[in-house]
Amino acid sequence: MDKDLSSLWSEIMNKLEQQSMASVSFNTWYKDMKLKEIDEEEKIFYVTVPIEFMKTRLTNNSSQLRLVKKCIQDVTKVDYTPIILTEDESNVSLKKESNNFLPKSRLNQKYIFENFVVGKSNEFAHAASLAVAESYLNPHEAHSNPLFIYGGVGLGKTHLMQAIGHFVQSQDPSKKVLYVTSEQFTNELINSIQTNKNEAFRNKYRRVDLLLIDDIQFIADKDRTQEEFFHTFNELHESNRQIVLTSDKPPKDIKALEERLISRFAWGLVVDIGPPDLETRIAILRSKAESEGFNIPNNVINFIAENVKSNIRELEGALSRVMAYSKLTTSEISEQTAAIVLKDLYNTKKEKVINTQIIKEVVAKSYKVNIDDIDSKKRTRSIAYPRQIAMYIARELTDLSLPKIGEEFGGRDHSTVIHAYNKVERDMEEDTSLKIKINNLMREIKE
Ligand SMILES: Nc1ncnc2c1ncn2[C@@H]1O[C@H](COP(=O)(O)OP(=O)(O)OP(=O)(O)O)[C@@H](O)[C@H]1O
Repeated sequence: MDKDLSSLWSEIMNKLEQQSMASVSFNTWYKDMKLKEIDEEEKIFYVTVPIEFMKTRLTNNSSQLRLVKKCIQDVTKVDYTPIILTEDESNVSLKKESNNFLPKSRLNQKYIFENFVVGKSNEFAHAASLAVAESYLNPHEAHSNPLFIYGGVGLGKTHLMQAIGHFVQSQDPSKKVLYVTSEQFTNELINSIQTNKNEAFRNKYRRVDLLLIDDIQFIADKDRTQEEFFHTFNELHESNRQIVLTSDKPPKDIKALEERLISRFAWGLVVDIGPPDLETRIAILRSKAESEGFNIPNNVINFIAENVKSNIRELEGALSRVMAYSKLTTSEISEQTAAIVLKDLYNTKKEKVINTQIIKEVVAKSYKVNIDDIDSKKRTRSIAYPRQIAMYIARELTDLSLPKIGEEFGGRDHSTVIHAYNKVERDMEEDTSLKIKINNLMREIKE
């Protein structure tokens, strides 16, 4: 890569790092991306990743791909489309082959009901989606319209929404199914206005049988898009065609969304998806590992599921990293290797339970006093001060209430604990060496 391209790419990567939701997601998904080539004619950024899993994840994840596109756009001020390839694929002539890499359908082939693991957090959303898909195909059955699925990042909203699309399409291929993100909807609308093709835009959206719009919350604040969507919605709804929407929050909580849209979104069925519990996380990991043809020991699956709790995308990311590591290093997958791979990304160390006994031991040893003296009634400074420090640390490092701390330090009153805490805090502000000493004690207690 010439120097200009390489500095351009580092600028884009810096942006990505700043804008990723968490350093975890940057390290997992974006860090290893490299710019291969820019096609100025087609306005394409060819980006490579080391392994197939990463390509599949990035290509199929609309919000991740959107973020890459946005960062490219922020830096270059040009509306390039990123295309993700594995390094092997990128070694063939890109221009000639490029069409093969463009997505043929807007539905991700993996987002089907069969691949969706049902647990407590998503069973209602799953049942509602399946019911909508089935009842929509049956002209005699009433179907909830629209179906509105909401929930936090990476919990399976897009997957369920597209599963409805696949189901309908596979049962009745004559049905026109359209999946778009609300951003694509907005961009197409803007383009159609600029090029005087508003009629074509309307025809496209108002002719579909099943309209799936992802992340509808992004149309809030955009008056023209809301207006256009309102008419599209009405037309489809009146002619009994199905609409499915997803969002990160329920309709009434989407700020700057017009009241008439809020009320329409709630006409049908509003369902939420929550974070998966441990059993569901384990089941999802098993199913993903199986589908990738990996045999992963149960203790490793449990280890990942216990440490990655935030969402399913992160869970998949963690699993992909572990699988990639074992593939690249041809090493066995064990709990130890999983811990090494995930160490920097997740706080995989088990939290130590801190109690007042440990605190007293460490403080007494450091101040060379007898541990029993800490609880005693003795008031000489050489004993009273370490006691106050121990109470300060107890308040900092445990969840115990003030009365409970008093009780554990020789049955003292809670006001004595507050006094000790305030005094030590003040002293630490004035005396840096004391502050360092107490911080070191706390570190020792936590280890
Ligand atoms: N219950 C599940 N079973 C199997 N895979 C799941 C499940 N839920 C989510 N996933 C997977 O987790 C990943 C993230 O899901 P998805 O993209 O649908 O989340 P989302 O809620 O739409 O996130 P965002 O709000 O960021 O768009 C996908 O790869 C999806 O296949």
